[in-house]
Amino acid sequence: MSFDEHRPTAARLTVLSGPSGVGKGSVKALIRERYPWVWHSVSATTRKPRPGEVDGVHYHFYERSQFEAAIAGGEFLEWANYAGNLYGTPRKPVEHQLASGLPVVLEADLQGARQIRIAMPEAQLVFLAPPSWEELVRRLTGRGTEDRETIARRLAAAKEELAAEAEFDHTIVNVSVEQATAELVSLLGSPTRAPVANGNHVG
Ligand SMILES: Nc1nc2c(ncn2[C@@H]2O[C@H](COP(=O)(O)OP(=O)(O)O)[C@@H](O)[C@H]2O)c(=O)[nH]1
Ligand SMILES: Nc1ncnc2c1ncn2[C@@H]1O[C@H](COP(=O)(O)OP(=O)(O)O)[C@@H](O)[C@H]1O
Repeated sequence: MSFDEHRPTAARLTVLSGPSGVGKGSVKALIRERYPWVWHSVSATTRKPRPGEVDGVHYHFYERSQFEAAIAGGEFLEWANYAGNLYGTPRKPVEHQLASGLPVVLEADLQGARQIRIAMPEAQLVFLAPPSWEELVRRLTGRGTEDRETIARRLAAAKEELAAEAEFDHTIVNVSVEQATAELVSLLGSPTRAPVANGNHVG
């Protein structure tokens, strides 16, 4: 038998990346609603909450000093400075969930995805791509959560992210949230124990 035949059909740890405004949050929200057995890491950030974002659900919103203390304490699996704010994945909950056998999804920007690739080579990296550049600009602008300067910084980062798509194991084009979600779920590993409602189920 070849090595490939022994490989699991899907990785248990999935990193979801993609430019600002592509639809990562929308896809994660639909997964939470439809597939409660999928566990999402809740990142920490120094960015201010958007209307409707709930501390502990969408992000852990940290003061900068708190975030820096967490870096110093080795609390993050990875962290990065994205467009002037810090973002990081708390290490302990991810390790705990992986040990418990449920598929884990964590979101990270390109820098974070690269760090995970090195720290956890068994992880699969998934890139969520827009149908076109124009549509990405439309989505990011249409969301109405950032001012013009912030949008410009995010679009500059998006150019770099789109150029790095080949570093990822899979690309999903987010034409519709339903289709992109179904494609992402098909890449996640099956739970190795009975599914239970998870702690970050919303709604
Ligand atoms: N490295 C890293 N990046 C993250 C993490 N959580 C979110 N991000 C990324 O930070 C960037 C900005 O996120 P956010 O401010 O929520 O904006 P959005 O992508 O437009 O919704 C995006 O590329 C996210 O994927 C994390 O834990 N680590
Ligand atoms: N497939 C899609 N078609 C049309 N609009 C979308 C789609 N996916 C997301 N959107 C919209 O685009 C905007 C950005 O989506 P969001 O999930 O916040 O992106 P991200 O988390 O990647 O920044 C939101 O207004 C969202 O409703």
